[in-house]
Amino acid sequence: MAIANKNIIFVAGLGGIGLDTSREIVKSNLVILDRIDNPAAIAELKAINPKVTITFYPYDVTVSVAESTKLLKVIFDKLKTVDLLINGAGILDDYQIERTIAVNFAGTVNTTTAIMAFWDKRKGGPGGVIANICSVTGFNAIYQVPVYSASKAAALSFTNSLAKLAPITGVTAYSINPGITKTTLVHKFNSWLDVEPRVAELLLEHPTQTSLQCAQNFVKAIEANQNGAIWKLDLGRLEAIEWTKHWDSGI
Ligand SMILES: NC(=O)c1ccc[n+]([C@@H]2O[C@H](COP(=O)([O-])OP(=O)(O)OC[C@H]3O[C@@H](n4cnc5c(N)ncnc54)[C@H](O)[C@@H]3O)[C@@H](O)[C@H]2O)c1
Ligand SMILES: CCCCCCO
Repeated sequence: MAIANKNIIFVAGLGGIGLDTSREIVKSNLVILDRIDNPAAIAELKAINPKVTITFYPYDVTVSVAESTKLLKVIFDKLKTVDLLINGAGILDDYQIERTIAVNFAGTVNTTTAIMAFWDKRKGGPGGVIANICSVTGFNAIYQVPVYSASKAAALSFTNSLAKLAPITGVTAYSINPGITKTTLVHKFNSWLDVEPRVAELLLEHPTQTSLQCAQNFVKAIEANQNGAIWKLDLGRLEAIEWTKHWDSGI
């Protein structure tokens, strides 16, 4: 998918990875949905490319599907078509068990479910593309944050299923799985039941990548537009992961 001249909804487009990625894709019209407003960031994006429209709506991914659908109707009424939905919301705090699952997993599922009403080809929709920001911890956990890691594994599994369902729905999907990327999310966070109070410090002793490196590889994944791709964006590199099949439902 060429980045230019598209309509992109970016949930969490103002976060660390989100804003650097928004800066890279602002050749398209962006509708940024985020829990926190950042007028300066929106102004900066508009200044990068005055030819596109940048719109912000406050949005908490933990609202109901009905609420999400209402917001999407406003957006589709205005844009008429949407080419790409990026689901990027995430929190990292294994003290907040329910909220972690609600934001990182249910939030991705519900936002995806809501947009299907506008895209599902079985209802005469045009289809669409979904990029879900999961994580390398969805492959193999940072086991000191088992709730976060499991929420990302769940989001990854959901995304893999979406891709398999594309022939039925007309909606393709792929996952964006960053490695440790220097953003505010990773500076300090709580491990589950305090099993490792120094988890962030220990992790950050190992090589990491910048959010710009992550964003630049995110763009390459969007351009590749490969249904079912499991993209690893780690240490400044982009790699398509081959998922190991251990069982097949047969259907
Ligand atoms: N930084 C890393 O090392 C890393 C690695 C792999 C995956 N990720 C994932 O990348 C995404 C972005 O993380 P980041 O590192 O930029 O952190 P960040 O904290 O800078 O960004 C998180 C984003 O999610 C948004 N968000 C949080 N709760 C929300 C809610 N309830 N509703 C709507 N938006 C909400 C925040 O407003 C922010 O825009 C997250 O999903 C994170 O899990 C990050
Ligand atoms: C430093 C720990 C970062 C964990 C986020 C991986 O998704």
